[in-house]
Amino acid sequence: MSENAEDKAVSIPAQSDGAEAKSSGAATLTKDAAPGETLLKVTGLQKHFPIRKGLLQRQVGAVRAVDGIDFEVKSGETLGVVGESGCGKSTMGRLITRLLEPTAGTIEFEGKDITHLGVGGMRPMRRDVQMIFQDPYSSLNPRHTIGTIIGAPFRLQGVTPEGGIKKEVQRLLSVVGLNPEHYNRYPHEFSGGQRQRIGIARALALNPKLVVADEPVSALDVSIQAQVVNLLDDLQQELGLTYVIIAHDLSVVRHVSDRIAVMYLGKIVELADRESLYRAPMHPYTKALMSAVPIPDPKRKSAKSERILLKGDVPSPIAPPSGCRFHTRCWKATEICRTTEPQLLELKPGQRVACHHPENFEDQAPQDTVLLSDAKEAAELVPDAVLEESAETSAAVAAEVHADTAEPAAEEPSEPAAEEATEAPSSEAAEAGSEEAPSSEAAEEAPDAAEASTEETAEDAAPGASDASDDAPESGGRK
Ligand SMILES: Nc1ncnc2c1ncn2[C@@H]1O[C@H](COP(=O)(O)OP(=O)(O)OP(=O)(O)O)[C@@H](O)[C@H]1O
Repeated sequence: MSENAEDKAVSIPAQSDGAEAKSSGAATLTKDAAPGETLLKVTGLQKHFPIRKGLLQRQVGAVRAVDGIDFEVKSGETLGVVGESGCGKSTMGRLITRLLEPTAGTIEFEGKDITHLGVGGMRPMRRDVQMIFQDPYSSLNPRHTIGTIIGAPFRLQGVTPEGGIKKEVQRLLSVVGLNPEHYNRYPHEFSGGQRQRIGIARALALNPKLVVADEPVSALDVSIQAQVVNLLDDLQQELGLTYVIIAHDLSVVRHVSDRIAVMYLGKIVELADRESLYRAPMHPYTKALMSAVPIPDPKRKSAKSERILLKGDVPSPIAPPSGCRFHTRCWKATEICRTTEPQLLELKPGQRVACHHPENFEDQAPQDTVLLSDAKEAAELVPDAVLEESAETSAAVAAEVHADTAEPAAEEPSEPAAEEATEAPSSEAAEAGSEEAPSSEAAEEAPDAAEASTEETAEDAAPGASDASDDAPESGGRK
């Protein structure tokens, strides 16, 4: 994490608050976690989305998006969560922010069980837990000014900041590096990076303790990614925030995370502090993810055997493979992997892994030596050309993330509209649109969650991907 936060005049004053008084009878959090204490504890967390068919809408199966995960987040730390698309990262993020109702398991925030709190019970807690969404194009309502968007949390919570909402919104704009005079402008007048700053300002409005950022920079150009990551980093240091940052690969989270959880098909397969994970990844899947985004390190560059490209897609979470879920794509898989699910065990201090045949550690099932027939076909070496391209991106982010020379956002280079438009894949826009309006199944199953989502975010969310695609900035440059 960068150390240049001291220069920045970032501070959020205590709020004068009417919300807690109003919500008598609702859960009120009184205990503040000191740095290093457990802020969030998740145990056996599951989310199974029902699959219904026929006129009677009978349940015929379930998408096991999150299928029994345990982890803790300590106050003041950044937990990175990585894994390929579809492995349940976003669902996990929405569960811990209680935008979705869990199927099983518990979520404790500051020692309080919040697993099944309803909308009323969650209201005071919503101040403490905020989410930053992936797509800055569709997560802001194009019909609202940014003043309205960033001020919405105050109105929803009935909070009146000192000096009024407008003054506080303008202060938040300058905190995230935007011009406070742009209070009355609309989202389409801003570039992607600027819009993500608006999303961050909205998330910070109520002075949260935990911020869950779901792929906060993946829709942005690489150079802008580093600026937004730096901003999150500086804000964390100034405001003592705790982050859960979700990403599909390690290129961004590895620079900002204290610990990293690697997810595969609804499970955490490895959870370790950053240093241990990079020095000696233990799960073959972690190793594959790391080699997909090579570290610009000459020692590793020459090690061809480290360059692993997994074949095939993540299997369906409707019917995940037996035993170890990764066994169908693992080059080390043996019979025990097919039949017996490995538990997430702390094999080294601070490093938990769920694998029978871990890397960089003694074999947990040494008697089982015969590879499954698919194992030899499971992965291949990555051609050097692909690696080089990937290393360039990775190096560019690395160079900027740690550069103390991070320019103030007002100097952020222009982002041409055309470039911006191509950076936001339509599927992401569609997802972000549906984010605020979960599928009818999900909404049916978790009315509280759907309502909560609506309450907090839909007001300022674009109705869908089509709106987002209309949002090409009129002028890509900063206003
Ligand atoms: N509302 C829903 N109804 C049914 N299935 C869902 C719903 N939301 C997510 N899923 C499914 O759950 C699985 C996990 O999805 P999730 O979005 O959490 O994964 P992810 O790792 O965040 O992937 P991505 O990076 O693509 O968002 C996927 O198979 C997805 O199709």
